[in-house]
Amino acid sequence: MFLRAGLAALSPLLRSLRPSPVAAMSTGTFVVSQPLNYRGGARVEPADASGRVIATFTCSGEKEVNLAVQNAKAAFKIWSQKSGMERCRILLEAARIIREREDEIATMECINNGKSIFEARLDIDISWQCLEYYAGLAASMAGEHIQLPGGSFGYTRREPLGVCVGIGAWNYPFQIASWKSAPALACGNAMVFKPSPFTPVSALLLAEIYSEAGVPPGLFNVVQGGAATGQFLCQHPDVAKVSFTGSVPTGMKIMEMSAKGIKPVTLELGGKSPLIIFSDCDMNNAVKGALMANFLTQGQVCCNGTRVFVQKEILDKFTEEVVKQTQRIKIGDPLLEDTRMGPLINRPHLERVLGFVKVAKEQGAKVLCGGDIYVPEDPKLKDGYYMRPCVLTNCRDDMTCVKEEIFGPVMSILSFDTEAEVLERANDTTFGLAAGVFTRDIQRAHRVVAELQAGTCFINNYNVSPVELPFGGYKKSGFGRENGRVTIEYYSQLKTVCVEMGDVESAF
Ligand SMILES: NC(=O)C1=CN([C@@H]2O[C@H](COP(=O)(O)OP(=O)(O)OC[C@H]3O[C@@H](n4cnc5c(N)ncnc54)[C@H](O)[C@@H]3O)[C@@H](O)[C@H]2O)C=CC1
Ligand SMILES: NCCCC(=O)O
Repeated sequence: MFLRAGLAALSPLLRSLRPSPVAAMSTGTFVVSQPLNYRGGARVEPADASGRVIATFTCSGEKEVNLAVQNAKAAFKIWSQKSGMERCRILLEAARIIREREDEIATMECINNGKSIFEARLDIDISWQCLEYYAGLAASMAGEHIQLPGGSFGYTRREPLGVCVGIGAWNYPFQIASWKSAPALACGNAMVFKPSPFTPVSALLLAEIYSEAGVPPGLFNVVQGGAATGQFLCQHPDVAKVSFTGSVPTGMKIMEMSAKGIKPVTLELGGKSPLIIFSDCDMNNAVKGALMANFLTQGQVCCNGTRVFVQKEILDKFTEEVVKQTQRIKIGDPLLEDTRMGPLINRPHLERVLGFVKVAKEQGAKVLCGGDIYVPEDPKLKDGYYMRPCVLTNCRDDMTCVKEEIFGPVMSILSFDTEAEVLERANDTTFGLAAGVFTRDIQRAHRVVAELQAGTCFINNYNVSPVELPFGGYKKSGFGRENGRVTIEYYSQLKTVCVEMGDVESAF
């Protein structure tokens, strides 16, 4: 059934997966015959159900969530006592295994999500790099020593939080699980992770890899399910922190639930980011940057620069080149090496994205290319959720396609005259995840990014994700950060110890 090139070499784990609906998106399939929850260091069937069965797995109910948290608590006791160096070695081993099994994991991710195998490999690279990076930081988590009068002193200890919950979106399933678990585990926490029900399988591989690398059973658990399962996790009294990636409305609910338990949250939410192309840019790079900013993972990327502001003098030339290169993007079976755009995540989402294109046209935008359904030649893919990447011009700031997050391969081109004007328009949004600027004028580049209201800014590139750099949003795009040294602060707490070396001077 799944004897495509590349799939024959899969591990027994991957071969053990039963066909799931995602098979419609690529020519690959997997067979799910083993449970998709991971608790206490092993695959398990959920102890109960939340009442809704999606495809071939059961959504975990309250009992299952309780068991996962219980397992995580037990593992936390062991893991939090380990030294940073001990945690470092285990995380490095996990990173090594991911690297060794990159092709197998990428293939699974490609079938899981529909992104091209080319991109899936990049995701897996970023994932093992994330584990390596936090392995390196695990041993240097430290506090401060503060001298006080009379020989007394104080010191701070950076301590783990306990059981952390990770809730993921479907666009970067393995990478999101890695970005959340690597810093959490490096700091000495345990984690219960819930993947999106649309992409349930690859987080399991991460769980098994952590076990193989030597984490205590129960340190990283996976519970499958949708909103109900996520709510049980957020409301659980023994959960110390929630890190969420997903939409703004769900982020608001997560924050409300966490507020009731006074739990810190990290929210990585949506965006409608501006990409500003000045007339003095390197045109080649700016065009490549615009494609990177819009068409990775079929445009389903939170930080995409979908509002492309182009300075008037170069508008025609830039647009012509962008359209030419967009039309060359190879769409089709994501498992093929030369494919660069696979299907969208599911039919309702495809219809939603096409709906945005329709409204854009009604509101006066001009479709320069794409924006319609694509039917691949391979008959096995004729029911896939493919569309042609779309470039829109004649856009105005008040159009729906320019204001709302589409989360699909739709680029809106807008023109501008001056720096002051474009800055005002770029910041005129409730989102603030990312922004980009292309210019050869280095002073202008820094001046502009200093004014942009966005958590992640790119100068002369877009959508690169070095794990050393913090990633996260301003405004309604969320708060807290993933990656970079600072994320240690979001997965740990500071204890202050005050040491008296003299006698107590009592007020009484
Ligand atoms: N900033 C970022 O890093 C990213 C943001 N996104 C945003 O997410 C959206 C698409 O992702 P979706 O998976 O559709 O988002 P979503 O918000 O519907 O779901 C995300 C996760 O939350 C869970 N969930 C849903 N309702 C919940 C509830 N009431 N309590 C607890 N958990 C709940 C889902 O099962 C899933 O695992 C995009 O529109 C984009 O705005 C997506 C990826 C990355
Ligand atoms: N590689 C960037 C991932 C951003 C996102 O989660 O959408």
